[in-house]
Amino acid sequence: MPPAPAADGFSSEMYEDSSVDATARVVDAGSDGDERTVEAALRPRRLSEFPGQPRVRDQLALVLEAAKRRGSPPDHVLLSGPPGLGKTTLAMIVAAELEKPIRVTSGPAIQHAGDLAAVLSSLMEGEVLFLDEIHRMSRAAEEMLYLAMEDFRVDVIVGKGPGATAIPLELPPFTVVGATTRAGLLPAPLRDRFGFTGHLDFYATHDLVRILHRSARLLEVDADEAGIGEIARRSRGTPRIANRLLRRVRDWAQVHGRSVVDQDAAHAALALFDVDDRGLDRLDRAVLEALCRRFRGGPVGLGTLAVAVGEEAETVETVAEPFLVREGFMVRTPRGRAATGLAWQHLGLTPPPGTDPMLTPLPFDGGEGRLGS
Ligand SMILES: Nc1ncnc2c1ncn2[C@@H]1O[C@H](COP(=O)(O)OP(=O)(O)OP(=O)(O)O)[C@@H](O)[C@H]1O
Repeated sequence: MPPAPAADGFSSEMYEDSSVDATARVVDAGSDGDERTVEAALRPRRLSEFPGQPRVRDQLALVLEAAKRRGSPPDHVLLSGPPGLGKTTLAMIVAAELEKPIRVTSGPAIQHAGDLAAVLSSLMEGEVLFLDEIHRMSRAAEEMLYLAMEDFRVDVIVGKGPGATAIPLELPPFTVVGATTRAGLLPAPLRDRFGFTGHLDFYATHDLVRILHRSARLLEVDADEAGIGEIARRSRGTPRIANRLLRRVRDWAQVHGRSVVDQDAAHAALALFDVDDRGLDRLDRAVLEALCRRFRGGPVGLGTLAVAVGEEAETVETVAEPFLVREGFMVRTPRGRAATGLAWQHLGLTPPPGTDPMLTPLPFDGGEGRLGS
């Protein structure tokens, strides 16, 4: 197994990906070790191995191919979408396709313009700079980034107060890949510096099936079609969750002396881990329960809802809400979040009389086709 990249987004480091063997196997199938190491080993390494997100994949393939033919770095790339859909994976793939090294850092790690200047001034020509959680950078760093992205230049400030001088420093051309779960928080001038923006959407069940088959092979887990299908349907359209559930079902099968991850094993393990038949987890259900039981279906403000479930508003907004809205359990109204008829139905509750007739149950087609593009 090649050394697993430590680059999962929270420190500034080099990740030479192009030499990584795409068939890398996770040898220790019996234990997860560090979950992030396992996650990294399961990442596809090339666009051609990346299932799902067909539009973003095709658009990115074109942008990268054109840049390679011109022999110059591509436009800066912004990737947005809920957690676990493959933004980091695609950033690594951009570098691998360009056969360039990637430097990984994140918004929270760049609180001062000087932090960013240090990273920028050490970039090599054509290098990919991956900025995860780019919406969490400080304003001063954002301003430095605009200039660097547009003019490949940073102004290094020497001295303090009235005597301070800005010394311009030329940078070699490079490509920023920014990732965000909250594209709406990016100031327009920063958003405009990205020549290509890809929005990642939840995956269709059949794409998750492909991802799970590949992960099972890499983890050396024997899994049948029904077992994989069950896990895929309950993975909230999210590869990270699919891979995690596969590992939990594998654990269950191993402990219960089953040699194959089948539908039985999937049912038992997912029940144990509180993943219901629509893939809703504890937080999703807590949000719906609070909406229906405490706020009579809403609408209720995000902050109030978050307090009711004991979570940060950002967690509710970026982790639970996109899936619940996408699947028709919840709607966002100008007056706050509201439960739909489907939410009441799913919890086995009856909506109070007078509930907005617009919030009637949506048809459910069994999970296939409601997700993904
Ligand atoms: N298209 C895909 N095919 C196969 N596996 C995938 C795919 N997308 C994501 N994964 C798997 O899901 C895990 C999470 O993906 P990744 O870290 O790229 O998501 P992310 O969008 O960057 O999440 P976050 O916003 O939390 O940083 C990866 O380790 C990878 O194993």
